[in-house]
Amino acid sequence: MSAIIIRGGRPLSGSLTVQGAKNSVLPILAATLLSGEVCRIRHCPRLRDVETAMEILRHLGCRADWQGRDLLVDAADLTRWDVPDHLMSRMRSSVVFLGAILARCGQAEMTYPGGCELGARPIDLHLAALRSMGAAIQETGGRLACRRERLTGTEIVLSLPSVGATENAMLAACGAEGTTVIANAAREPEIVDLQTFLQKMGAHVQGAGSSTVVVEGGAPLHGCVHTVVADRIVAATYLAAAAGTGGDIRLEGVDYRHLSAVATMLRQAGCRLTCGETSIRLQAPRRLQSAGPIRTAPYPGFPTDAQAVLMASLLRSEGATVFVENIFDSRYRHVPEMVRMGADIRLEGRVAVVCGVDRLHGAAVRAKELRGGASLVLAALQAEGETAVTGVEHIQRGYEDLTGELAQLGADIRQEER
Ligand SMILES: CC(=O)N[C@H]1[C@@H](OP(=O)(O)OP(=O)(O)OC[C@H]2O[C@@H](n3ccc(=O)[nH]c3=O)[C@H](O)[C@@H]2O)O[C@H](CO)[C@@H](O)[C@@H]1O
Ligand SMILES: C=C(OP(=O)(O)O)C(=O)O
Repeated sequence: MSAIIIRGGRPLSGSLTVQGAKNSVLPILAATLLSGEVCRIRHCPRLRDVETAMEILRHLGCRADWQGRDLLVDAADLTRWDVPDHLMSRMRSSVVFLGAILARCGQAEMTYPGGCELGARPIDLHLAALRSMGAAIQETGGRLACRRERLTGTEIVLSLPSVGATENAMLAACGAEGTTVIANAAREPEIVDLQTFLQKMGAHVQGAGSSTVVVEGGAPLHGCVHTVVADRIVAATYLAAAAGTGGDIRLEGVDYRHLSAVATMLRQAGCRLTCGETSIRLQAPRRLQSAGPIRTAPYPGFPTDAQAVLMASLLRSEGATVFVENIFDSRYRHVPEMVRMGADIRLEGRVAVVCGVDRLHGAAVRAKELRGGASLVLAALQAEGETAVTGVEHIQRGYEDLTGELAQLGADIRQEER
């Protein structure tokens, strides 16, 4: 079993280049199935979820190989259209292979996806979108069997702007005849990155970043070279880490516009942020003040994926900060662990109130999901004494090297096998 061991109390300082975005690269890897040629994915983060996506691609008959920091995918010879259960259950993004496999093969078989346990995570909108394009989908005993006579472009109105459903609809629509209009589409930067990738393959896709995405299906798709956008949630994690420790750090390779909602809260908490074209510097006071309320919302609102790390940064602030989690039913699983470290957090349904304390202390705590896990590491950076965070495999789903990069910023942190 791995554990991250942290001795808190050091303000972070220095600079880092931010890894490529997990939530961009995973749908992009699914999209490589749409062409029979080689795609080169640059700035591809080396993550557990990326390894899972590579296993899915190989299972389907593709070649997927690292070449330094690049990932090369050759989807010329697909031999299968199913995804085995053990790969589906490892991550949420396995479900975006559905639209891509269906578009390429005309059929697909898989089980329901896994991913972070954040409460119910239905895929009804994904399935409704594909059905409205003509896919026949049978659901039996947790297994999905999909066929299409022919996918046909149509108008899809999402009842909420689901990131995954938007991606699945975009991928399937590339293989459909005619025009698909996705209304109330998610507007996240990762949707824009997927559109850019599809355009480079020759697809006719427009509108990503707005609420309406339009895909003219049927264009012949070819290989391409694409650099994955920087991970705004990883960037938010390091900004929050520096904020909570009274640090001064600079992040390179990020687009500050993707971090506006997070930056607003950090400024309210007393941090100074200086944004360049592709960099952000954060200078934190010795002690933060309260901010918010912090209400999670679809982009460009405050990201649910940054809720836990911002909470960690405010545990020792002056005053109280209210968090309202509006996206997922169960995204406060880090709270009891933070309380073990001396945090004062009152929880009532979707609302968490963080009352700043003077000090936190080290404890043995367990990561139960990805961002909550990272938030425990951030709390530990501010705690007196030693903290051991287990459940490291959750953190590794989304952070290439959280321990190494925090050490690079001056933290007393190491990973141990126990
Ligand atoms: C791999 C990936 O990109 N993951 C991100 C993606 O997850 P994911 O794509 O799963 O998130 P969605 O945007 O789909 O989910 C948002 C909300 O819609 C609900 N919903 C979604 C689909 C559906 O068919 N029916 C339904 O009811 C969900 O339960 C949730 O309450 O966006 C989330 C919200 O920004 C982020 O936290 C995740 O990090
Ligand atoms: C919730 C997340 O991931 P996933 O949707 O892959 O579970 C996340 O990236 O914070």
